[in-house]
Amino acid sequence: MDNILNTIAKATKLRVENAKERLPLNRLIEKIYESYCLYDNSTQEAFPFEKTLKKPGISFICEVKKASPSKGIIDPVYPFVQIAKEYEEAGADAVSVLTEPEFFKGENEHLQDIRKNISLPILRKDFTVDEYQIYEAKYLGADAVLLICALLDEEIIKKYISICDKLGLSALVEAHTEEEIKMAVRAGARIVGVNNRDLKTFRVDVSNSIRLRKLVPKSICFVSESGIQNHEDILRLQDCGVDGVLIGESLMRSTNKKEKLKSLKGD
Ligand SMILES: O=P(O)(O)OC[C@@H](O)[C@@H](O)c1c[nH]c2ccccc12
Repeated sequence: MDNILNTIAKATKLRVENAKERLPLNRLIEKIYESYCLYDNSTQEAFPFEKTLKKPGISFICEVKKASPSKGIIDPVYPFVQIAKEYEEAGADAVSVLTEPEFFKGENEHLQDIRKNISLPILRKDFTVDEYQIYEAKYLGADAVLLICALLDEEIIKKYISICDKLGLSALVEAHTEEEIKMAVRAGARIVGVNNRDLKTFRVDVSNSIRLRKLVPKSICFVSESGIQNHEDILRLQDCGVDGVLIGESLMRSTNKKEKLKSLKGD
């Protein structure tokens, strides 16, 4: 039980309890109603994140991330708004923003600021352990949240997806093993992400998504996450029918993100 994922989950629970004390869920919901006219599921504006993944070809989800538990600080300067704008200009299809403060050095305000400056769909990268975080994501302006199977059980995932549906948010349900994939599918996930990084050991292996792709019906969007370095990786993933890729570090470490995205796409 004593792996990094559980350590982060524990810290997150504490953080959420504090957030609830400052702003209880009922008040957070009121604030969402004040700033949004909540989506009717039939309107076209809802779920832009999954719409982007359904487009033909691979969608590129580019991640804005200052640090990670496996790599430490990746970008000490971290001009997060500028990075997100650069991704948009470079032709990204969606942006992922880390908001976890302790291990990834993110902030909720990073997402809010980025939202004001780009029009691409935004995935809020946090460790969802409480439904409060889903409402928080909506309030911050996100279009999608991350649900990590290793932290949740099937019934909870189902419940969280229904909250997402109500809010017009997409849920990227992250799995790492065959068992977790089956659980995500049973829970009704419309987007399944396979993390090529084992969050318990940090080992990265892109063939993990290739192996698990076959277990997910084609009607469900499939995203390959982590450790994607170059166009060869993309070609391998394209061959097995991946709908989207989530790329962080290799873009974050490039001084010219536009060129890096171009080369990843093979343009
Ligand atoms: O930086 P990378 O190796 O390209 O990975 C990006 C993204 O997949 C990774 O940050 C990630 C995938 N799943 C997560 C869950 C929590 C935090 C982070 C992640």
